[in-house]
Amino acid sequence: VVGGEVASPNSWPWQISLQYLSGGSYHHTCGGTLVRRNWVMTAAHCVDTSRTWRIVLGDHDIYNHEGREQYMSVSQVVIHPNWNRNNVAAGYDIALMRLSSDATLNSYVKLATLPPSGQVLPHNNACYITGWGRTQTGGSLSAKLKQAYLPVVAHSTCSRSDWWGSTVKNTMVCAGGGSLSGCQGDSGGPLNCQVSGQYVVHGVTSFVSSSGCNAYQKPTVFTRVSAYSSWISGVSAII
Ligand SMILES: C[C@H](NC(=O)[C@H](CCCC[NH3+])NC(=O)C(F)(F)F)C(=O)Nc1ccc(C(F)(F)F)cc1
Repeated sequence: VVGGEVASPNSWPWQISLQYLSGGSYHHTCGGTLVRRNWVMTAAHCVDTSRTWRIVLGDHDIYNHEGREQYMSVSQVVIHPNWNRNNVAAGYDIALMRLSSDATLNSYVKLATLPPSGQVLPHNNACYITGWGRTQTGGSLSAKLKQAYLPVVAHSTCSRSDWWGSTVKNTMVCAGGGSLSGCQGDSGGPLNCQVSGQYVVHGVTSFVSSSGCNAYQKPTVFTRVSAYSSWISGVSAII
């Protein structure tokens, strides 16, 4: 997250850290959202390589054990069938990860609220991006969870030729576009939007400009969760 501020600990209790095992220790690579007690939603581009994963719930400082963390292993990775890693612009940058056991829900770990199918938020709707991603283009990860205010940018604006043009699809949400943005390491995490006084996860952090995280008129682009409601329900059905 470029700009914004360190979040109050556990104030986004559905935010998870997706980590992979390398050289005997785990490393943060992406964010994610707890959507069922045993299902986490993330970006397909985070998990389209075969690795040993762990998911950390209730985290704040990813480099220090603070006692509220739950460390979960992953039993299944379900990537959207239409995801093409060579074409992030096509969309479908969404995946679900089944946890080997149920999360314990408490004040530090809660399920996210997802939007109704098809809901598209209006221009300037208040949203926050959260994550442990780089704090500057080419910078390092943030030790502590950050948040930044990224209002929705309507598709009509975001798809202008001097903005993202045809790279952005209607199955995506644009947000920000000024000096605040997501950045590498925020991928897969939530776009938390205020709807009727409640935070609803409307986006999965997907991409930023390759010329810089907070590039001018290149808002952060998210997979639009409400475009994938039936896929999410179908995969994560209680059955
Ligand atoms: C460096 C930058 N990285 C990203 O945007 C990566 C996802 C990359 C997926 C494709 N390998 N995502 C992020 O950094 C995120 F944290 F913002 F989500 C990037 O590659 N951006 C980018 C690449 C291609 C396209 C386009 F679709 F136009 F081909 C748009 C943006």
